[in-house]
Amino acid sequence: MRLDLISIFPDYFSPLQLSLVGKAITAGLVDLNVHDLRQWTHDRHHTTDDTPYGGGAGMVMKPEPWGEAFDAMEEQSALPLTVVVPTPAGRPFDQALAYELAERQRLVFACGRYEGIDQRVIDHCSEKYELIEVSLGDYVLNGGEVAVLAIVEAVVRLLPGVIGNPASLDEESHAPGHRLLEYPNYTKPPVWRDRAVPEILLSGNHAAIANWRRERALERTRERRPDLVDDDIGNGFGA
Ligand SMILES: Nc1cc(-c2ccc3ccn(Cc4ccccn4)c3c2)[nH]n1
Repeated sequence: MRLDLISIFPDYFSPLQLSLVGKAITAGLVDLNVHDLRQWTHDRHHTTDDTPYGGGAGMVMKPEPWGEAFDAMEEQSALPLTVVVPTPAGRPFDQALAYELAERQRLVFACGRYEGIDQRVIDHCSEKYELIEVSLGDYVLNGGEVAVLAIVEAVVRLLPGVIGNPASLDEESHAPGHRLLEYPNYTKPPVWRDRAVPEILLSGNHAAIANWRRERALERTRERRPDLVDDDIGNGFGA
């Protein structure tokens, strides 16, 4: 998968060279390209924003640099591209969307700042490419970069060859058809600050352990995310 990240703060994406995503890049599973939007400005101050038509607070990102940036995206690779635009007004990002994006050959992330990107850029790109506006959640960030870090991590970990044991993806919270939250996890030592690991986990009885974990997951989901538990089914499994 090719990733193109366009931003006026390209250094935001340095952390993607670390850990799992960094390993995926090194392994050639991901081709990561970070671009500074200012390379497509032509004035002395590399201006990317201007005042909003109709008045109002804040500034809006000018369309011209973005237009030239997307022209360059097309020139750099013939891969069909999907444009992902983080915005508070977008489709809520969830595991289902992460799986959808993981199917694409190339994702181009357009990171806005200020009050957002001139709407004509979204309209223009929507006519030429698949474009998805995505919200990370019901809160407001100062720009799209933090959202892109989260989306890239969630998507890349789903790519074949990235996670050592792909079967573990099937048991995670929010995996397709698996809507229970994670059960609690424990490791050595068996007692820590007078807190012992639940005896069942040391029993070696795998059926009993699986049942205990399912009960803890259901209990936790009912407490924290009742919206994920189908009362008629009761177990949060199944479509
Ligand atoms: N889930 C999300 C996504 C964002 C987000 C994404 C991109 C941009 C580009 C600019 N801003 C600031 C801003 C503030 C106020 C209204 C509009 N935009 C962004 C915020 N915030 N929360």
